[in-house]
Order: sequence, then structure tokens, then C-alpha cells
Amino acid sequence: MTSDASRLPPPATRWVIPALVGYSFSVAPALTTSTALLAVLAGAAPVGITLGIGGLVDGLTSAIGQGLDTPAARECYRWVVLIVVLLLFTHVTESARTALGRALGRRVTGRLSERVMTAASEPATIAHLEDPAYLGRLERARGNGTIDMPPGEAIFGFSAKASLWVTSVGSAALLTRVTWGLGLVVFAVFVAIHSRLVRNYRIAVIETVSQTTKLRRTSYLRDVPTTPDAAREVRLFGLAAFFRDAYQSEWLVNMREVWRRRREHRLFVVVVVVSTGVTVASVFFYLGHRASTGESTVGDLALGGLAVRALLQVLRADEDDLRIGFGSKAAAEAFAFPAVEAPAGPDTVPRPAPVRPDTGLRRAPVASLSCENLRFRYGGASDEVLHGIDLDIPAGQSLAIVGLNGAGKTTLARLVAGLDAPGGGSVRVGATPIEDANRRSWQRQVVAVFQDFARYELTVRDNIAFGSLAHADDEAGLRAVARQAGLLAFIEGLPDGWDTVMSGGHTGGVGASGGEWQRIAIARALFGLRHGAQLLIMDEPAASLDARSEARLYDTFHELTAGATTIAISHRFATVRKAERVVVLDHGRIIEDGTHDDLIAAGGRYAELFRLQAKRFEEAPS
Ligand SMILES: Nc1ncnc2c1ncn2[C@@H]1O[C@H](COP(=O)(O)OP(=O)(O)OP(=O)(O)O)[C@@H](O)[C@H]1O
Repeated sequence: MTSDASRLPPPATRWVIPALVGYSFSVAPALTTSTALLAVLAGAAPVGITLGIGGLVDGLTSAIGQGLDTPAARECYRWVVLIVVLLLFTHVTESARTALGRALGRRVTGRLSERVMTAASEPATIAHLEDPAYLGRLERARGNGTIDMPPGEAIFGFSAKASLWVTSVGSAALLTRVTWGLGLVVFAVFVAIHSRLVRNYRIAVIETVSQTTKLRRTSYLRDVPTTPDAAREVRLFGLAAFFRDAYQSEWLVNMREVWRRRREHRLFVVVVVVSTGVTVASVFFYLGHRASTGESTVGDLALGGLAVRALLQVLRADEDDLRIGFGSKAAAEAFAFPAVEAPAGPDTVPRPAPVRPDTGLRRAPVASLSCENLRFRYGGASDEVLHGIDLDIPAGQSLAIVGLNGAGKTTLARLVAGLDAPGGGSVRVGATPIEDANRRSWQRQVVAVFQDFARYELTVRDNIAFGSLAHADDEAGLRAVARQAGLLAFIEGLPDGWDTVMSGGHTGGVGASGGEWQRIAIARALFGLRHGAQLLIMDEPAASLDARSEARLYDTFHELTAGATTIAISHRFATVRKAERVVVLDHGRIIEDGTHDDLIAAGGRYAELFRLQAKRFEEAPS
């Protein structure tokens, strides 16, 4: 089996932020430029304020005792005006930077989510969506973890930190102006502490992010009791405490390592606080000493003090670091998903015959199907499920596949539908093998009712029209298939008729019974068939239908599916015997093949299973 998951390259762990900035610029050039500009301005303004306060203090020193209308006093007024303007400017630019940065983050997250979603839906096969490693990477690319942090948060956090760095570098430059050696030393010490802080932080973040696969299981345990499907059993079997305890204990195991890292980080923070305190005290002592000996001015003392205070902010590990740490991990994962347009493969598989407008039924389909030495193994499994299946299905034949649980019936149907790539051998439509290049065009010609068919929490119209979305406006066709599936009265009785949302969880929506859902799935398949599908696969299509509905479905089955090739998988022999041909699958091999009568006459496995079921009905008390 080809693994789609293995096609995903590992995430690039270096230069994620530059890549993210480049990506932001490509998806929103104006927004990125404005955010960058505002980040620089919001960072530069506090440096100007520090400069202004230094100037004001020096001005006041020389203006004292000279009166209010003197050149020295007027210089003080100018400094005050500059400080007030810059204070307002800081406030405005910082607010604008926050607003635009958030908008940019949302835009980036949205575009990367689309990229991930398209890439994950692009493979025509489905094996990657059953691969835990791939699912883990999908979760990480969405930013799900102990803290949910999507990729766009990194760009928002980066804009905040960029602003802070502008302030810090500017403040260090001011300190250098007072005494160049001091500025450089303090800046170097703080940058060294900062990089160590960030490294510590990153280690903690990576540890947390790498828990995603385990966390998916933990989240599952947390969510089961509130999932409508499981809620009934959780109550009847009294499972709430089990899930709560399982969740708590798994969560504890997963988080222990994370907490250990965080404890280490806390210890380092104490070291940082002490060393910073010593550095700051030394700086103030030095500046004070210089001012008292007249080597520098009192304004320089104020300026130096404020510059050190601004530099201290570099040492803060905060929400924005979290954003950058977690968000850039998510971004790295998202970038690993290829940017694809998801084009349909070229139509190299023969096209189906068009719908006959008078009856809505199709002419005979154009191609037979054949499996040649078909082999398959699920990802991660050591044994093959199918061991070399050879099967020719003439165009228009109705075939039933029977066999015990786990024999490989659904797997065979998945391969014939082109949902999985075989590990060996091939499936052919006419003479054309189904390959990656034509897989999608073949899938467009297959409709199916699988055992675990989808229940879309959308309108009943959408649920049925999905069978052939291009013909969603075919009202007559929708009504026809709803009638054929025995659904019309049900739909017309819904509060909003065809526009009723099929979920009690939505306002105005309604839930449906298992049998009603199954009829919706059957109607969906019939709608696809009506609009040109060649092959209908039904995997236990009547499992939830009452006896009358099942009989009605099979009595009209040939009429409903006229011209199409059909494959029905069923354990019910009343259903199976209506097929033109039956194959019996056993441990991934075809062991019998013929009509119902042939196989009964042969007295093999089919005859044995048929008699067993017939006997049960005979023995059942009337
Ligand atoms: N997604 C999967 N990943 C791994 N193994 C799987 C998967 N689906 C099915 N299998 C395994 O493959 C084998 C064949 O399964 P399949 O669903 O094809 O059987 P089946 O004949 O349709 O059974 P049933 O009558 O119970 O529906 C089983 O052993 C099953 O456990």
C-alpha cells in the first residue's frame, strides 16, 4: 500500500518566523507592511520619551530659579510637549499594531488552515486519514495542543516582540550615549539571559507540542461523555466515572514531563531575577556615582535609569513568547503540507452514458470492472487482508459479496471504488487500470452506501443532493429518489421540509432515526446514480430498515439501478439471493463464485451459511 502520510516531509524547524513573515506578506501585503511599520513606530516612541525625559530633567536643572518666561523654561516646555505627544503616539500606534497584528494573525491562520485542509483532502485515497502519525500532524498544524495556538498567533506575537526589540535596541543606544561601555555591557548581559530564557521556553514548548498524539487520545476520553452518539451508553452503562478517571490519569501521565520542564524553567527564572537585580543595582550605582562627581548630568541619570527599565522588558517571557513558540511550531507543520490546487485527474476512465430524460434511467454502462491479483494490507498491519483477488464484473451485473465478519468484503469494495491504492495487482475499468492519475474521475462515477455512511448535519436537501452536487437544482430528481427510498412523506413532514437541518443540535433542526438516516444515504446514492454514476456499492444497506422497507427496496432494486453495475455486501441471504451473481469471500480469498442456485447446488460454504440462516427463521417461534 502506498502511504500518503509518508509523502509529507518533516516540518522545517529552522527559520520558521522568517518564512511566516514572507508568507504573511504574500497573503496580505498591505496588512503585513502596516503591521511592521506600526511595530517599529510603537517601539521607537518610548525611546523618544526616554530621550525627552532626559532632556527635560537637564532643562529643569538649568531652569530652576530663572522664571517661567526664559529660554531655559521654554526649552522645558518643548520637552514636555514632545513627551506628551509621544505618549499619545505610543498609545495610538500600540493599539493599532495590536488590532492589525490580530487581523493579520487571523488571515494567516485562515489561509494556512485552507492549505492544510486542501492538502489533506487532495489524495484520492483515504489511507492517510487512518494513519495516527498523519492525524497527529494535522492536529499540530491546526495548533491544537495543551494550549490551542494556531499558526497566525506566531505572527501576532512576533509583531509585539519586534516592537519590544526596537525599544530595547533604542534604549541600549541611549545608554551607550551616556557611557558607551555600560550600554554595550548591559545590552549583552540582557541578550544572553534572553536567549537562554527563550531556549528554556522552547524546550518546554516542544515537549508540550510533541504530546499531540497522546493528547488526541486524552481529548477523546474527555469528550466521549458529551458526544451525543455515546451519551446514551455512558448513562446506561454508568461510564461517566470511568471516562473521567481515565482522562485524569492519562492527562497526568502526559503532562508530567511538561511540568518537569516548566519547573526547570521556574528555577531559571529565579536565577534571572537575582542576576538582573544585581546588574540593575550596579548600573544605578554607577550612573549615580557619575552624576554626583559631575562626569555626567542628572538628566543622563534619568535617561539611563529609564533606558535600563525599558531594557528589562526584554527579559520578560510572556504570552507573546507562547504565541511565537507554539504558533511557529504549528506554522512549521502547516508549511510541510504542500500547497495544492487539488485538480481532478484527467478523465482517462470511460465516461458513463447520459441520463435518459424520459425516465431518468440510464442506458447500459460503458465498461466492465475487473480485479487482477488484487492484494491489500492496511497501514501498520503485518498481514494482508486481500490475498490476490481475481474478479471480473461485466457491465450492468448485480453482484453480491458474502462472507464472515472480517473476510475483507468492505476492503474489496473500497479498492473497487478507488478509495485505496492496492498493495499489488490492479482494478480495471474496461482496459484502464485505476491509478492516481485517474482515481478521481473514477470516483465521480461510483456511489456507495457504506455501513458507516456520513450523516451530514446540514439540510436534508444537501444530504441527498451530495450524490451529485452539480445537479443540486434537479428538484424533480430529488423528489424522485426521496420517493424511491421511501423518504418523501418524512421530508414533507419536517418543520422546514427540504430545508430542515438534520440535527437536533441545531436550532430548528431535527434528529432522525437510524432507518431514516439509512434511507437518506440510499437516496443520496440513487441521486448519484440518476446523474450518471456507473457503479453502486451497498454495504449492508438495509441493516436499519424495517422488514417492509427492506422488502420494498429489494423488490424495486433492479428498476432503481437499471443499467448500473451493483455490488451489494450483505449477511442477509434474502437480499443476496436476488443478485445475479454471488461471490463468497473467506480470509481475503474468493472461495465460491456463481448464481444463488449454483452455489446451493454445489453444497459448499454458501449453501452451509444459507441453510444455517434459513433454519434459524424456521425455528423462530411464530
Ligand atoms: N481501517 C482499517 N485499518 C486496519 N485494519 C482494518 C481496517 N478496516 C478493516 N480492517 C481489518 O481488515 C479485515 C477485513 O475488514 P473488512 O471490513 O473488509 O471485513 P468485512 O468482510 O467487511 O467484515 P464485516 O462483515 O464485519 O463488515 C479485518 O480483519 C479488519 O479488522
